[in-house]
Amino acid sequence: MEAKYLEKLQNVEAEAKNLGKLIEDAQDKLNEPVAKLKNEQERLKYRVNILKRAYEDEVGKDIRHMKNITQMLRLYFTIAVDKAYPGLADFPVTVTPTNNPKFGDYQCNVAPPLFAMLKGKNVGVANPRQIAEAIIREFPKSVDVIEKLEIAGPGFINVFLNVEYLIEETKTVFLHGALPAPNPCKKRVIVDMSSPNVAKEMHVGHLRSTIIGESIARLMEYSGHDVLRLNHVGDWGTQFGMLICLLQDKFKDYLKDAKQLPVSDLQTFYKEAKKLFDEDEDFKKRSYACVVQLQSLNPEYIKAWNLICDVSRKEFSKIYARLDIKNLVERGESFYQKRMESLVKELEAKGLLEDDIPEGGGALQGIRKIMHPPDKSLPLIMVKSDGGFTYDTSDMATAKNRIEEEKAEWIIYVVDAGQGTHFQSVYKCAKRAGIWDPNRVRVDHVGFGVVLGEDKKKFKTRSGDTVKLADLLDEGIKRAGDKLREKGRDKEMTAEEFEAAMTSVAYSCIKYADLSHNRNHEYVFSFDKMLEDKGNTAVYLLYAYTRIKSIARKAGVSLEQLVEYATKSKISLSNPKEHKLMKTILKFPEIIEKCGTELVLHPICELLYDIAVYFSEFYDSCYCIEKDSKTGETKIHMDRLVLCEATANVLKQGFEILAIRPLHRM
Ligand SMILES: NC(=[NH2+])NCCC[C@H](N)C(=O)O
Repeated sequence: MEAKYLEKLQNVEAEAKNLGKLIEDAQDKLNEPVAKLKNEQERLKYRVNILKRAYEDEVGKDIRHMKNITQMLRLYFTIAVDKAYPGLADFPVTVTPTNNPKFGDYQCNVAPPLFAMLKGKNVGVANPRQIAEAIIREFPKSVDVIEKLEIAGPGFINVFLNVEYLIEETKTVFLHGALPAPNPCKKRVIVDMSSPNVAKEMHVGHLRSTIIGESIARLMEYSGHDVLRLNHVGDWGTQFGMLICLLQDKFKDYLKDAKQLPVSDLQTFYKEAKKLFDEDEDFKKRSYACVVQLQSLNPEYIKAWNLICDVSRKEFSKIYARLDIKNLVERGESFYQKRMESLVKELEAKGLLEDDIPEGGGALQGIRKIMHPPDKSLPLIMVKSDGGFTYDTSDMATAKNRIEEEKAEWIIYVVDAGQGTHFQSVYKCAKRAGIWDPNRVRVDHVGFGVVLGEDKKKFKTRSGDTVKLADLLDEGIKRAGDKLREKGRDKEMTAEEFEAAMTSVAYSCIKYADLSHNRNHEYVFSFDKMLEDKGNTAVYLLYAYTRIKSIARKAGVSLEQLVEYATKSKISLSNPKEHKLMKTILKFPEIIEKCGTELVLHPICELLYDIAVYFSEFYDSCYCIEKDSKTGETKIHMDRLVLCEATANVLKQGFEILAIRPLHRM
């Protein structure tokens, strides 16, 4: 069944793609009317979507993974609309969760817009309600997820979920964990993340890129994609000229056989070099000469450069280890030197570069080479007047490398929002140069706002310096430790447990505070807020998780016993609080889908928070372990323990995507 759909899907997709090419050729060569072909392509695109959904639905019948309820409903409604009103172009059908239980659990509001479209077309419908009725008539029968459909108001269709279905799915989540559905459209995804600059301190902006980038990468992996994390380190460029120059001045002999740089604090070293560079003409001249040597890959200079990079590399890797960042491949700007040279030649041969005199420069400064995007927006500086390359050049070469050599199908740049126009220019030029075809490679800039201090001003230390990441993490640990001690946790745990709790709390809080805000907004960094144990914070969620995990343990029921029970017995859960909790945990796949399309993470945090809140409502009103006041006997509600464990499984999977490590005790 699955294979059949997949094959059909691939055929139709290939056909649609082919037509796309045909259209382009037709436009180029003959310039004849292409409306007919376009229509046909539209129709095929529509079929692709229907088949994709049908395929996902088929795959959805595999019992082990979680099912996306919105997606299933969307498919059913699409089929119903298609049957009731055949031949419509891909009419968008959306299904949204409802806020008021009176109106069911989900809602499909396709009838009113459909009516507006059909009104003039002589199909004999008097009002949207009639359309809603026709859709319900054609709705696939014997769909186990739904209890009933109801029409409300001017033709809204309300969906009430079937409790038996919810119970079955909850059981699945308990038995197999929150498994993702297989992805028929798996892509090779490159996530450009972290990307600090050598010899400069990694700052909070890089922290955001690291945290958000890691979660985006994990989200993509969970969604079945093949992910390559690339660290586009700023390890090339003119600043190395002055660093090497200073190294030569200070440690000329040492450099010959040095394995390690005799400099531990690169930042101070950088400042010293910068000062000389700005004040000493001779030093400046020699620095430029060093850059030339470095860029022509003179081994002696490459060695010095490597020694400098190593110092930073060590610092960076300590941070990555602390934040649990693995598989991040370092591929800095230097990697592209040769590629920049050949790219510039290629662009020049194609006549895409223009000579330009830098603003206020005059002929003295020489001529640089720029490339204009087709819309004449901000041009890229491809070659500086001294012949060197720029950040723009490296990103053009990077785009080419990722598309042509790495065969990326989706490139995601997790870089501060301020660089948005830069990436737009790069990709407009890449398209102009024939490197990038937007139909084949999806490119996204996942931007993020600046980090503010509690005074709502740019995040700085008291003395006005940029905050060092290592210091920030240290302070997090100290604060988390204080908080746990305040609660007397140090007395209830072994030293190791306490240490684990302290670090997990600190790093989780820092990550969660970042991820739970809409990334596009700036966010205020506040240890006090993030360490609160109430509200939407990591501490609250971590406590919820440990508490849930302790329930079965305290009841003396082992996981094996519970698995055996769930496999053999019919589970019944009839309390509204149980239903609410089940419906919330089963929203996980649709929230994942939303995050994957919009490339945001805060909806996952919101869902986890809802789950924790509804769990505590459930736990307060439904006993899992009950003591009979007369007989003194304890009764264990195994069904509820299954719900508890299913809840924990979803939380755990959510934590995994947020790169948060839950604890067994805290
Ligand atoms: N491909 C890229 N340009 N990635 C982002 C690099 C970020 C840059 N190193 C910075 O600190 O601002």
